[in-house]
Amino acid sequence: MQQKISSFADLAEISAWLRERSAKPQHERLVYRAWLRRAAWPEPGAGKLPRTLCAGLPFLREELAALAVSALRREGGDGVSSKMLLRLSDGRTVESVVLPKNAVCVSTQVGCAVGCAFCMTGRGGLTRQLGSAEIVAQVAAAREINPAIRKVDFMGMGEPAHNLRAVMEAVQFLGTYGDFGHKSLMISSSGSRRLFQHLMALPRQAVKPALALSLHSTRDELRSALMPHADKMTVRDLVAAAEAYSRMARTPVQYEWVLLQGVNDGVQEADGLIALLAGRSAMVNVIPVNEVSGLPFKRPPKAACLGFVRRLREAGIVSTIRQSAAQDVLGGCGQLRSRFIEGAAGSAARRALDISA
Ligand SMILES: C[S@@+](CC[C@H](N)C(=O)[O-])C[C@H]1O[C@@H](n2cnc3c(N)ncnc32)[C@H](O)[C@@H]1O
Ligand code: SF4
Repeated sequence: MQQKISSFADLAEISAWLRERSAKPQHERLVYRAWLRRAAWPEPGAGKLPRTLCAGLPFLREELAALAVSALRREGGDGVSSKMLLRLSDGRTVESVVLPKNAVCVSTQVGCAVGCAFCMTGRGGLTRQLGSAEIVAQVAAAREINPAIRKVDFMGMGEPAHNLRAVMEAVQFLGTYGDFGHKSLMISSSGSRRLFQHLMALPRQAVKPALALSLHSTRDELRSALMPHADKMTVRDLVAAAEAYSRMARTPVQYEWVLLQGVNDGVQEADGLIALLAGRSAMVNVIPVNEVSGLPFKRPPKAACLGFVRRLREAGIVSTIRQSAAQDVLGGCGQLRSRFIEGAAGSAARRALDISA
């Protein structure tokens, strides 16, 4: 059962609180835009706001700020990216990464149930879902660091398809109040029938996020071994469903391929991908694995990574090598958190930061 953690973990609870204080849609808009740093917070006693709402605003502001507090921040060596460990109101922690090009990568769950064999986040299973307001709060926190943020990748800890309601609420909210266009909100997923059904049923006027599909192999058996609790759709069905959505949303699908030495970095795998994607509107992001201590996966040498991408490109498939952003500041997804939860300095750090898990 989902743990109840704060009166404002979900956006609907904020909206209810505002309406109880006679807020009209234009007042809600003012508050939400202020939260997302797109407008100034109304001054106490501001003439245009209902008096009860005005009186409650300092409390609301404090509550929203407490949803995701930056407990730790590490700058990347590129001088632009920085990784944040955010403490939620129940003491649990998630990571967000402020990326170059005015983007932020946010988490959707504490932990993850998919259990990918190479992923730090998947190691401990799912701890709990994030509420929609906790997801949006990560964007607000990132805009404290870079007010120019214009793109949100739902690509941090967690599987968006397993927290679909909250993720889609956050997408619609950010599209409505945060000055984010359709294509600048991207969900990264291991894929599931429910996710595709939901995306395909989005009404015409709804914000339609771009989709990144984590593929990692074109062979069903290998993919299930790497992603043991992902939805059991076949690779062909996944790609067909992603393409159908891509046509509807008019954005190409981005396929994610974590490159693992001796596992999925060979010519056979590259050719499988070429055969699968030829003629489609797609791009492939090849991500040399971020090695996780205790896991057997190795990053292929640079020449092998370049060779894999070159082969795709020569076959006409748009492809890039992506390094996990802010990798130099304590690794990829889940690794900053794990250092502080599990590491030798963990208990001291936990005490200092008042972090429970
Ligand atoms: C952390 S996941 C979150 C979104 C979603 N659960 C998914 O898998 O697409 C985002 C991306 O990070 C990749 N990733 C996970 N562990 C990694 C690692 N150790 N090194 C490089 N990329 C990794 C995933 O494969 C995925 O493409
Ligand atoms: S890669 Fe994504 S789906 Fe797999 S365990 Fe990590 S967060 Fe979950």
